[in-house]
Amino acid sequence: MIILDGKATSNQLKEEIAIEVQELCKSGVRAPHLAAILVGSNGASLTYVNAKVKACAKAGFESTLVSLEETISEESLLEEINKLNNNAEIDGFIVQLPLPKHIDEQKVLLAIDPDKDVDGFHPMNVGKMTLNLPTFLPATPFGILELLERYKVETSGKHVVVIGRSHIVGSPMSILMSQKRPAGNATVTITHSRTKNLKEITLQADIVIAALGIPEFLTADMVKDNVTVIDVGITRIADDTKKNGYRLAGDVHFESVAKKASHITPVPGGVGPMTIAMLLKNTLIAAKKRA
Ligand SMILES: Nc1nc(=O)c2c([nH]1)NC[C@@H]1CN(c3ccc(C(=O)N[C@@H](CCC(=O)O)C(=O)O)cc3)C=[N+]21
Repeated sequence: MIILDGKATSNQLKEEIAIEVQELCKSGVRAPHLAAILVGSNGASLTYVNAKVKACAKAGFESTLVSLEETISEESLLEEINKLNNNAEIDGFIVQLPLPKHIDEQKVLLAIDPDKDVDGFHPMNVGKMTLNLPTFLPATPFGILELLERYKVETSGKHVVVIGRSHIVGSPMSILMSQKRPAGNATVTITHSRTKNLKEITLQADIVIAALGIPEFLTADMVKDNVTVIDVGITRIADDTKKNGYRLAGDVHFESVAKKASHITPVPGGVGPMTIAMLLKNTLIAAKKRA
């Protein structure tokens, strides 16, 4: 069984990106600059945004964190987005999701300049992705493709079963892996909360991508021998024995599934760090395009 080490792979990626940044700077182009808008600071989102800021420093990027009150109006948030759209210093930015309930996510995503949308969430970029045109690929699916490629996991002609249909992971993942591309050319089945006989389907999978957000949902009895398992889930579970008061659980029951798998991603240290590295990669692409 091979563990797909997202931590090590993302560090390698960041080093590769840092070298490109040095070369850009030598040729007189300023360092890429990523901004993140955080509305409120509930639980995990602050951790993730801070991880992004730290990763920027590591790769030689500039970063800006725009921290806004939980109670900010939709109108004021749209103004902040417009400022970043018009700020020539900023190559790309993200609006950390989820947003408070009083804010319309679709309106917010539509307001982002597609050329600065390094999350790839703007409908224009989703459309381009769907047509396999050059664009910013959403960071989590992009990171999974990169992991599969770097570990030489065969995907062509394989049966991929995606569990979950979110706009951020499940849906783009299933589209990308069915396309003619590296880590693509797969036969993809997308499943979700209304799927009947899920286990019958996952038992046929060569590759399972668990992205439904239910801790330890995928168990050993649901997969065949030598399956490749990608665990996108990351749920905080209260744990008094930990100094921060919680542990992280994926959507996969790692201990049992790992015994059957040929390849598997851990949580933490799997898909999460890859997401951040690919966000940097998208920002580098944006910076190069601007320069
Ligand atoms: N606009 C937007 N873009 C995002 O890319 C985005 C978002 N909103 N909202 C939330 C999700 C989640 N996400 C993660 C990033 C890094 C880790 C990560 O580094 N995880 C570490 C552990 C971190 C910890 O200790 O909690 C790991 O898996 O090893 C996890 C999750 C990005 N997201």
